[in-house]
Amino acid sequence: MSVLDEILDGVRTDLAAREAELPLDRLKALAESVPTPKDAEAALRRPGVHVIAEVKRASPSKGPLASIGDPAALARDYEAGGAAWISVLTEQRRFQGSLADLEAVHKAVDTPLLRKDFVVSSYQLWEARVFGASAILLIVAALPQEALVSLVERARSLGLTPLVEVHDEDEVARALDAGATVVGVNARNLKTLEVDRDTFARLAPRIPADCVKIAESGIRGPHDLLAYAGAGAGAVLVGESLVRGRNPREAVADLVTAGAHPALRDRN
Ligand SMILES: O=C(O)c1ccccc1NCC(=O)[C@H](O)[C@H](O)COP(=O)(O)O
Repeated sequence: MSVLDEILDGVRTDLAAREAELPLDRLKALAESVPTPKDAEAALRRPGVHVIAEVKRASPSKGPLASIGDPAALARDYEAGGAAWISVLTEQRRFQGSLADLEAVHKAVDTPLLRKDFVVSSYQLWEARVFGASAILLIVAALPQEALVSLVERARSLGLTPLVEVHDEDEVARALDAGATVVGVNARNLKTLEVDRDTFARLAPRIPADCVKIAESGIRGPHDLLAYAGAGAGAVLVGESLVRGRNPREAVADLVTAGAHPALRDRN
């Protein structure tokens, strides 16, 4: 069984428990009192190459990464550094994330939030809405095509921007068939956990210019952002190097400065 399949098994078990505790109709009722999500896609369509900074406590590839006592304080640092989105991992078993983290970050910042999880059901979209996300990750490798199409549509109908993640040529084709306009190319193979930073340059030409192209995983600093920018990235998604670094606000600011270089701002 691959790592991704193991994660998905746990996600489905935990999801069933949450649905039993809070049925969908009651979750939907909670969404009525929550403000409309921000236009997360528009935030990535401004000139320059943007930074999505991730609240990431642990990962299957590295185990515990950082002791994040106060995710809201970390998010405030990311916002002060100029992050365009903040990604909050909510998967519990392998990433030590939670919806409580998402809620805490939502109360602390105005920046659009990505709920980073393994979404297999529209119930998780409603949760994302209720806990303050404006965008949601949909991983092509984790979803049959019919489910992917339906979750893209359902996310949009809830005002959430779907970030559709791919790792190979077939997945790019599936993402585009599903109507994705924000496409993330993950350098990490979720089945083997290997990181190949050449993946973005290989796949980006297959993604139309009118899509937002996001390079995900393995970004160590501004030099990686600039390399991805040269291959056509409109944003980068960064986790480990920020949570393990000494000063997350400065680390984000350094990336944001690189992404705001006039040569990158003027090309849009
Ligand atoms: O990070 C992992 O080990 C991982 C394993 C299996 C599925 C997903 C995984 N990560 C999710 C991500 O996509 C990353 O958190 C994100 O791109 C940031 O990556 P990094 O900057 O390398 O922490």
